[in-house]
Amino acid sequence: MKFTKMVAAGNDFILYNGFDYTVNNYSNLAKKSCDRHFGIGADGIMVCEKSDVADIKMIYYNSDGSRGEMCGNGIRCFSKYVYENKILNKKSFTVETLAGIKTIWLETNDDDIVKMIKVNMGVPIFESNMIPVNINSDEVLLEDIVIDGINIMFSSVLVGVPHTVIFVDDIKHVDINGLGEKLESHSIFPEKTNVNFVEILDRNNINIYTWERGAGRTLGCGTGSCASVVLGKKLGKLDSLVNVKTEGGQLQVGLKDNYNIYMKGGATIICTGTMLDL
Ligand SMILES: N[C@H](CCC[C@H](N)C(=O)O)C(=O)O
Repeated sequence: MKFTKMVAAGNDFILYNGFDYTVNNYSNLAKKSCDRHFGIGADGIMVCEKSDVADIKMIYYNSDGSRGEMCGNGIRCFSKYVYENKILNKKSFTVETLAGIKTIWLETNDDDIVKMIKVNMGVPIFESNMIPVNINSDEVLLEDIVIDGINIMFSSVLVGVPHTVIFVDDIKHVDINGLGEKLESHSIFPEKTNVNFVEILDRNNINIYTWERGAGRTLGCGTGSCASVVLGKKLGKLDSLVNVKTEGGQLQVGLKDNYNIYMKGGATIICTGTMLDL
């Protein structure tokens, strides 16, 4: 199977063209191709397929073989991929995901190379039973949880996929892997959760460190960036337009009325090749 490997804000993905191949088992394809020793290596895979309700459908699977309803860095790579491979021939289109239909706008240079991708990510869901989080309050804002004897204050929101955000003063004092792994699978999160540790630099700039549901430690997360800005704004810590610095890059998140989320950033093609022995 021919593949394209891409990266956006440090999140790396393998893209397959579902118009050329029929994928029988996405989960196995994801596990096998994302393996960093016995595969190509990536945080997740995406397959483009025909949609009945939008211009195209995006299927996303995490590196552990679990399905993700949506992927923010992924959908920017996906949009560049379908445009530059001439699968779609327009610069604004809609993408069907398991988390609803997302609208895309592409900015290209004189050579028709996609330089910037803007995505309307839709509105976040704050209700605890919808995220879902097993907790005795309607929303999950600055709640306490004890992990390994340490008291942690967390907030959660659904931005296509469940996200938990922990605002920290200095990431150097945080055990990202240890806490990330324990929080991801904590019984309070019945569908598990992605975990974002966020340093606020000022009202328009944050640093984010990510532990992803289904992929572990990653160098960035698009939906996580959106979740962090949404919760930062809701808690009065951030303005409506924020530059997000991930460990692998950067992107911009803007909120319009009622937390309607717009995400803007780049995406890069690393290589193309052929995956054998599937
Ligand atoms: N890296 C992705 C999130 C993938 C979703 C996945 N980790 C899940 O919750 O299933 C992003 O940029 O938004």
